[in-house]
Amino acid sequence: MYIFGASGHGKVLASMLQDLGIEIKGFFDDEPKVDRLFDIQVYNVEEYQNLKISEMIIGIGDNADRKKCALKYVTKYVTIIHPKAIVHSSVVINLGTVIMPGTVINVDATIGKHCIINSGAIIEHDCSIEDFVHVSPNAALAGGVTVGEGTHIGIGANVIPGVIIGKWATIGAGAVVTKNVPDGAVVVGVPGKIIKINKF
Ligand SMILES: CC(=O)SCCNC(=O)CCNC(=O)[C@H](O)C(C)(C)COP(=O)(O)OP(=O)(O)OC[C@H]1O[C@@H](n2cnc3c(N)ncnc32)[C@H](O)[C@@H]1OP(=O)(O)O
Repeated sequence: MYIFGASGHGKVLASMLQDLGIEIKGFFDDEPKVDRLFDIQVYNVEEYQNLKISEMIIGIGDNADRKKCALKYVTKYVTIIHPKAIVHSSVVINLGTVIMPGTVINVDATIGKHCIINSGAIIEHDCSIEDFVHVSPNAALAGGVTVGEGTHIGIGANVIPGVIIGKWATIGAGAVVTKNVPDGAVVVGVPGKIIKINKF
């Protein structure tokens, strides 16, 4: 297994893979700052074509950069679910997604490709999470919430039942989202208010 990205999120993925007893053959990075990480080789992306990549996971925390990487490097991506996550058997999780320790994902939720469901996040029943979303640590989505592609839910944010959050939106740390959120909106506070709309 190779990890694309040798900084913060890449390190977290490496520690998860070690917990699962999965061998890490190397890291890739476009600007490697170290030669080795966890005593594992860090390769420059230029070496990508020279190696036989059997399986890979993207260790890039930024949603837009993770999408660019997934589109550029087409290979066999895997899904990682930490054994200390609680995931109902009906939940659909797509390739390239990482489910961190302490998360709870309840019945009939669906999670797209290359998402990060971070430590202690709660995704309640019937939620629909599109590709390249990051749900930060300790954030909670109540039942039937929809989150559009590339959206970042900040640490400790809460979303009430049935809310629809658009694509490439940002929900600030600790916000409480009580209304639908348009594409690209940045929402902060309790109750959540839009402070700007980003182009994407
Ligand atoms: C393992 C991990 O680390 S996972 C990573 C988890 N990361 C996060 O959760 C980060 C979430 N990011 C945030 O909360 C950010 O503050 C953002 C994205 C909401 C806003 O960032 P920016 O666009 O840079 O906005 P900026 O910092 O300029 O703040 C704009 C205003 O919103 C306020 N604001 C910013 N964030 C918040 C927040 N979370 N709650 C309430 N108010 C906020 C600021 O105080 C400022 O108000 P002012 O104009 O009255 O001074």
